[in-house]
Amino acid sequence: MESFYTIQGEGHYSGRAAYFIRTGGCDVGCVWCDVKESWEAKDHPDTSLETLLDGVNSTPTDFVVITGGEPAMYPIETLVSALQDNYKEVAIETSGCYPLDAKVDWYCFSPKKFKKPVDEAYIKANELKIVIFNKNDFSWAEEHAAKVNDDCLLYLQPEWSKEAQMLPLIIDYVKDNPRWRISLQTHKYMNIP
Ligand SMILES: C[S@@+](CC[C@H](N)C(=O)[O-])C[C@H]1O[C@@H](n2cnc3c(N)ncnc32)[C@H](O)[C@@H]1O
Ligand SMILES: Nc1nc2[nH]cc(C(=O)O)c2c(=O)[nH]1
Ligand code: SF4
Ligand SMILES: [Mg+2]
Repeated sequence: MESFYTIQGEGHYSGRAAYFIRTGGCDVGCVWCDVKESWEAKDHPDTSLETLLDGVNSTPTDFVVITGGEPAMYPIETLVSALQDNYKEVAIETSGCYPLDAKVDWYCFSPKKFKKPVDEAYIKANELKIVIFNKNDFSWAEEHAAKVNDDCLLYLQPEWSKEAQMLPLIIDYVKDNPRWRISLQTHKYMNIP
């Protein structure tokens, strides 16, 4: 769908310069999705591997984030291997609803109520990032945290339109449950992509 050079805004690598590759197509249907224009794959023409590699290699970063849409809907092994052959560390942002065919360096798993994740997402997750839309989402977050590996990092991220209401609850929750950390969508504060 698009590729751009920016700063990773969310989660563990927040603040790190990153080249983003966003795939078109997603069938998860999150009501609050902040990139709904990605949903229809056919709205987004293909981009060649060569064009993507040229884009990445025109920047000085060693870090690429593959997101979407839902990037795990597609075979991305060729892309991921090519990036790694070019000495890039590759992270994925995924709902975990599809098995992933590639070996990424960082798997950020953000499960959704709208579609059940596959079991392998819990095994692969380096980072579990739960979007908090209402107060029931804390217990829902714990259900997922119980299923990931012990070394998986746990993040609570306020849904953007509910941030004013949810952030105070998230702050209290993290103070009471310090295994969790806060993730904010910092790129939205910085007005960058
Ligand atoms: C747009 S999604 C694309 C990748 C993948 N489909 C997924 O959901 O993980 C990228 C990240 O943005 C988060 N996100 C999407 N809309 C959001 C919103 N309105 N507020 C906060 N986070 C949001 C998702 O949970 C996910 O962690
Ligand atoms: N700067 C920036 N950081 C991000 N982290 C995750 C994003 C995503 O849409 O997957 C995202 C994004 O869209 N922009
Ligand atoms: S899974 Fe990701 S891209 Fe798909 S609707 Fe949900 S937030 Fe949007
Ligand atoms: Mg985004």
